[in-house]
Amino acid sequence: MGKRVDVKDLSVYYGAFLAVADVNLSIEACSVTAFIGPSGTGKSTVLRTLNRLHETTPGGRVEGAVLLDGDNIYASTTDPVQVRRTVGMVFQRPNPFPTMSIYGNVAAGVRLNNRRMPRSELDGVVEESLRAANLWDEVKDRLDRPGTGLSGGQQQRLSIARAIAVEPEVLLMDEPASSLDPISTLAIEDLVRNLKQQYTIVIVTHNMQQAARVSDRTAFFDLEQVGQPGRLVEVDDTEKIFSNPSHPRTEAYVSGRFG
Ligand SMILES: Nc1ncnc2c1ncn2[C@@H]1O[C@H](COP(=O)(O)OP(=O)(O)OP(=O)(O)O)[C@@H](O)[C@H]1O
Repeated sequence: MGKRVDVKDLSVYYGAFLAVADVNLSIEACSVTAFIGPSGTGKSTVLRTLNRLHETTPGGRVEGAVLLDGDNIYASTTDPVQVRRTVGMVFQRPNPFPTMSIYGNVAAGVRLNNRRMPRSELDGVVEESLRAANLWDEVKDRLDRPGTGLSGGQQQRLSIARAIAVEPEVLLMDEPASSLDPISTLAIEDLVRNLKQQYTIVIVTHNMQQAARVSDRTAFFDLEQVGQPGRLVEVDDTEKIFSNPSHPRTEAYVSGRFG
């Protein structure tokens, strides 16, 4: 079941460069939050701090805390590998493992977690994950075919199936539909709306209609000026951000006047 996420006084660095400063943000369990804002304002960087992926970039480090149902994922006792299991991620480009079948791709996450399970149980997990990703009916007769043989939109749903096969509590999505055609994009958006019944979802998107369609809350990131760190300008109900935001910069951005 989805967990709530609280980001407290988070600043994110690449070496000496402060990329994003002082983010405070609360995300309810089983909701969808969209990160929007101009390029280079730190949306992806902040997203990657929510599962400790940022620190895998050389020089990547954070100050502050990220709490999952109250537990700080940056506590010295916390295992980052366990965090990444609990907080799954789907990337901009679909990334099926090239040598693996459709079945193998979904099972890979489970196997990578060293979870040994009988084949019949694994079959069940694969089917359930593909169903949850809205892909089962399209692939059930060719599970042993390569994942790379699917269309882009199907491959992205396969990536989502792989992410949810390990039963994460939070799902991070970094522009998951930006490489897809409009029909596949709508399929992903439908899926996001369904998945929030079970997962807490954070999605970075450049597409404001998409943010408006899928998210409950929207967080707007911006820079005061070039060379300054990115900041979270405001976060609110998506409807309010798009109809009556509090900050003039948000207003200018959502009405298409810059960015
Ligand atoms: N690997 C890296 N090393 C150094 N600086 C980086 C690295 N990745 C990103 N940055 C810098 O961090 C800042 C935030 O980048 P980030 O990619 O998070 O922005 P974004 O809002 O997601 O942008 P976009 O919308 O273009 O994807 C930018 O100044 C960027 O140049």
